[in-house]
Amino acid sequence: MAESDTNARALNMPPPPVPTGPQKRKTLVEQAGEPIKRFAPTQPGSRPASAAGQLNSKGSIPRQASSTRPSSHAYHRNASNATLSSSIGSGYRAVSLQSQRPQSAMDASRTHKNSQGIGRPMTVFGMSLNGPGTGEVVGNPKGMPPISSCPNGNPRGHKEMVRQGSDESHVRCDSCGAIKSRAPKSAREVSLCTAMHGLKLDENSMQPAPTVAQDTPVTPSQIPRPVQASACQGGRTQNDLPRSLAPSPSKSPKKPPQPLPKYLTRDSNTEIAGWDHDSRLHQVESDFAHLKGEMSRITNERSSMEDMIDMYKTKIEEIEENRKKLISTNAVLQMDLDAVKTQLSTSHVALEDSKRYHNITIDDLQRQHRRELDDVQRDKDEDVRHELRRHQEEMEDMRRRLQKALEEEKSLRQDEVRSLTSDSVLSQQKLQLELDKQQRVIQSIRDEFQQSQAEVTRERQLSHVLRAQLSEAVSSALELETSMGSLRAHIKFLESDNKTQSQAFADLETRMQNAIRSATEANDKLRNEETLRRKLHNQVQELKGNIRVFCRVRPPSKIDTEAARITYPDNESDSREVEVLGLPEKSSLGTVTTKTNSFAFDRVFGPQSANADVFGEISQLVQSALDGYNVCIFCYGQTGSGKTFTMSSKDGMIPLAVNQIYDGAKSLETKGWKYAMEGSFVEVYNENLNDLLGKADEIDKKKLEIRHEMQKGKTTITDVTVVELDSPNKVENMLRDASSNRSVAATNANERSSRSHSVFILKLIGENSMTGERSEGTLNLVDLAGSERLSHSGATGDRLKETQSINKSLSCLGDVIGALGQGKKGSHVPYRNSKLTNLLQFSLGGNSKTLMFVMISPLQAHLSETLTSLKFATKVHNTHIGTAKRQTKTKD
Ligand SMILES: Nc1ncnc2c1ncn2[C@@H]1O[C@H](COP(=O)(O)OP(=O)(O)OP(=O)(O)O)[C@@H](O)[C@H]1O
Repeated sequence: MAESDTNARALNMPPPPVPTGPQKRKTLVEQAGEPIKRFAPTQPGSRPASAAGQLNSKGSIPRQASSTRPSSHAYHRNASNATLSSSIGSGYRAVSLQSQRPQSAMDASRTHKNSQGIGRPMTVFGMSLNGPGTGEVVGNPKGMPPISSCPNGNPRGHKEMVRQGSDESHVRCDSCGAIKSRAPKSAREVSLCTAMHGLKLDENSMQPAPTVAQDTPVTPSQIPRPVQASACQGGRTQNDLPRSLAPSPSKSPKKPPQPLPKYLTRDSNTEIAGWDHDSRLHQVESDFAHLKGEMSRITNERSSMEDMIDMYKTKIEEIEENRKKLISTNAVLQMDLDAVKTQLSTSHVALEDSKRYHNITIDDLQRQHRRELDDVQRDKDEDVRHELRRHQEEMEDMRRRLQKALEEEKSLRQDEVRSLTSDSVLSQQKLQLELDKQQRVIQSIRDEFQQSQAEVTRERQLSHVLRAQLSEAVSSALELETSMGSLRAHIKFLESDNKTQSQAFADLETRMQNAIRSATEANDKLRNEETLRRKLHNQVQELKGNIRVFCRVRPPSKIDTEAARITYPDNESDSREVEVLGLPEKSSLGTVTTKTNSFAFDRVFGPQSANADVFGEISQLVQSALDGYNVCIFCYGQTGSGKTFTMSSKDGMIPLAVNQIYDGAKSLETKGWKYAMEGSFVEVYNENLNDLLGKADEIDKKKLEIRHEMQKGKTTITDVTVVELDSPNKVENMLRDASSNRSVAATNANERSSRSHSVFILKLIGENSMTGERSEGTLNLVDLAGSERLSHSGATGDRLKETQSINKSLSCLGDVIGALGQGKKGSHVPYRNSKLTNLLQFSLGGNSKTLMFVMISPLQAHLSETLTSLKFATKVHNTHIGTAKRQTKTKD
């Protein structure tokens, strides 16, 4: 402004136009009176709102202060603003005055001073007050007008300070009405501020104050000249006015003229004309006080601004803090978001996995379903195939059987045809021989004929020679011709005999057919006769009784001592009675009598009888077994009575029975029967069942169980060794093995065989392919344990146990036979009371034929046991068991 004014004066140009209206430039005083609102929050993107910056942008006076004062304050503010702008954000650009204007030397010096810690900012007034050598000189250097402190632009500041009160310490500006403290002239040592309190502004007494300090020597140019009221406002040109009184450039020239103040009177003009140092001093002091107040206000403002800055800093820090918090929150949220995203992706993956798993499961289930369907289909196909195969096999089997039957029939027919053919061939051969013989005869006749012809020829030749002999030769020829005729007739006869032979062949064929027919009829008759035979045989056996008792007395051995007196009353080949002389008995009268015990059985065999004789009687029962009946033959008697000899010796019942069965089976083959034979050998020892054909060391360890099939009437033994008896030799081996096992199991072979029951079981299964009949019979050959009574044996310990079990089983056998003898249908038969009767359930009674051998020892020492055995056998013999049923089946 100073430069522009100077330039304006130098060029005699009017001052630059000043914006009017709302853009009116304000003075410092005006600005000091304004409330602190310069630091109102700026709009985003606006320029930094520094006071100086704002003023400069408007081109107002503060440019002078701001331009001449490199204010540290401004610098701080700019710095603060810069910090703020940098903190708040882009677009808020701090503007420094130094960046706007190059630094002058004076600025530099001031800056230097400020940099040296001088707190008070350099001002225009500071320059004046602190001028070199002047000390208290007040005024404008180089005639610069004083800066008005009046906000209304009064060129002399507050025009007149009216004294108020007695102390006159306060003055009031007649233009703006501001009351200022004013120091009294006489008390200069008192601070101007204190003096200002005594001043009083009075509008009426306001006089134009001198603007020159009292102590300052007044130059003519500095003495204000009296001005007219009009000139004060507009009657005087600017050039006429001293610079100090020149109107403020801030004042608009277009401003309407102000009314003249009252003080423009003659008196006041006189006062103005004189330079009032005191008033001037007061004026300066008041300005100084005003400036000081302004300074303090600015300082306060600065401090408040600094507070605000601090507050803003705090706010910025808070914002920074919030920002950091927000950043951290944002980071946390971002992490949460990432976690959520991760969870989401995990969930998505899990969902995808679950979906995939479900799809896989569905696929698996479908696959499994398909597989099961395939399996079912396959099973179905397999079943169908199996059924087809079974049908095919059945058909094949049937076809085979038919083929076999056909082939058998064919072979039979072929045999018959062959025999017939051989017969016919023989007859043919005979005929051929005869024919050859005849042919030889013919040949000889022919030879004779040829010889005769030769002789005829010779005779003819001779006839030529011998005419005489012609007649003889003719007659001879006739004879020869006659014989030739006869020969020809013979040949013709022979030729006709061939036809006879053919006829004979035909007759033979007819006879052969007749023979075949008659053979077939004979076979049929034979089969019928076989069936009839079986029926009759069974009827005979039934008539003989389904339970029969044979008695056999063994011969005494060399070592045997006294023999019992056993007699056979009938003494015939077919003996049935036996008498045993009992022990002597003493009667009450003292007489000793000996009773003869007579016994009658189905057959009695004396000591001379051999096993073969015995078997001759039982072979009919064996035949019954072959015919399909259950047969039980057991030997009963005391130890050493010959039971084992009768049953298991080389010519005993078992081998003989098997041999007979082989022979019978073979003879029955011609009648269409085919048999399979299975043998097993067990023993009942101490009520346990042992396998005599198994391993010797298992004989007392292997547990055999008896199983009954009540519907079929069959008994089977679990885990028992079964030998297929397809040859007679196998029976011998089997008996040898059984005997060997028995001897291993016993401490003494005789003892063991005496203390256990042995049962040979022979199953006979026959099938007749011609009639379709099927028979299943069982032959049980039982060698019972010794029947001696417990009281007589005197056994103890194991022997006692053995004897008890033997007696029990024999007693049970008697009970069973007794129950069967009662013949009550449906009555209980105690088969299960002992192992032996349980095993022989289907071979004792009802559906079976039973034969008991009662074996008798010939010794007197065994007489008591002999009598007991005979009595038991008599009981059995008196038992009548119901009719046996044959187990035959007809093939479907
Ligand atoms: N009919 C007989 N002819 C010749 N000897 C016989 C006859 N019966 C038995 N013996 C002989 O008598 C003896 C005893 O016979 P065996 O062993 O058969 O009696 P057991 O009743 O079976 O005795 P255990 O009950 O102890 O087995 C044997 O030596 C045997 O050879």
